[in-house]
Amino acid sequence: KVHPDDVTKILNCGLGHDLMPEIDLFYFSPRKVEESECICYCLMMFDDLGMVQQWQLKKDTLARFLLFVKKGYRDAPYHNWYHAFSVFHFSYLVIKNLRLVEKGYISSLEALALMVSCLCHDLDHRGTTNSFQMQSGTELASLYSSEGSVMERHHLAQALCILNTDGCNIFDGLTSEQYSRCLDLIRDLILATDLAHHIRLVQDQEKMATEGFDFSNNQHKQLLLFLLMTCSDLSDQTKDWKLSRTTADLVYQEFFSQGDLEKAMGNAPLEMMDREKARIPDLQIQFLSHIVCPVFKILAQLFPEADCLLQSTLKNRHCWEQASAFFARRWESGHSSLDILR
Ligand SMILES: COc1ccc(Cl)c(-c2nnc3c(C)nc4ccc(C(=O)NCC(C)C)cc4n23)c1
Ligand SMILES: [Mg+2]
Ligand SMILES: [Zn+2]
Repeated sequence: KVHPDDVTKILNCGLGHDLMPEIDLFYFSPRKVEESECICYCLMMFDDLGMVQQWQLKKDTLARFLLFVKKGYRDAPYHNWYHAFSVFHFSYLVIKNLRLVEKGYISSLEALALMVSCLCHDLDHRGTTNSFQMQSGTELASLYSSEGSVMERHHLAQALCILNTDGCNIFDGLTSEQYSRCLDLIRDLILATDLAHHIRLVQDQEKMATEGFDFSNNQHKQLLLFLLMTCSDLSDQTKDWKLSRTTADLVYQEFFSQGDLEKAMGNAPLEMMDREKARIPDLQIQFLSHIVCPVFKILAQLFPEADCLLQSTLKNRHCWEQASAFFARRWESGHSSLDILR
């Protein structure tokens, strides 16, 4: 599936190529990077954080691994390679800008596992939810439904499969102890991207932020790693309004397609999946209020330099409130299309 000359092409762009200016700033949108250059940027971000050197990552192995990961994503409207690349880029941003390793919040092995987990966290996503897998009895549900987090277990399985592919084991420079620690981390971090898992933990994360991070408390260190995964997964909401709105559009394309499927199967979809009933601005105000802003509030409490991220999510919520008020007026007068947001 990946040809040797694909690998050499990547290596020619190599690490010497300097990063796009501003790629290490919070407001940079990774979706601006040309698709053909993404993998090269992944290589450079690993190198920029000193990981290639520290973990003896072989460039051709890393290039081959990245090509397999990129090919491992389907072209779903939202859950595609660009989502994975964006989530990866955000993990690079927080590691670099919050100086997480230098300040001792996470180890350099945890930083490596975090970035690799972000890249792999939605591998082979079909644009449908865990509950859709269970309700329609997909093959993934039959494989994983007994343990829950059906999609996340599949993403993890896909990641391990790539790591076990010839010439793709980027961790072969690690000691066996580091290797097993790294795989345990990747397992926990990918499973932590199930929002249901996050919702179970968020109160503990809030408590950790108000009490203050305890560097000797391993539970705090684990809660922080999970928080960083969720922040990365939601990072489009920390960018400008245009990107945040476009992302919502793509997410609802997936949700509404699932809703259409559920109707065709005779199951009533959730309102947020039903293109006849969903009111996107109101749904986004709820999603930002209940999930996104609280997560970046916790991050900003732990890292004051991350306050700009919280402010962006609050600004995007405000934009949805404006949109909602506008639509309320239009709905009253009988219009109902989103095209004003174009
Ligand atoms: C962090 O993990 C995930 C997993 C899957 C998705 Cl799609 C997202 C995600 N990424 N961007 C969005 C946007 C813009 N809107 C969303 C609206 C609702 C939901 C949702 O899952 N609601 C039900 C739940 C709260 C019980 C997710 C949304 N979302 C994040
Ligand atoms: Mg996911
Ligand atoms: Zn994701």
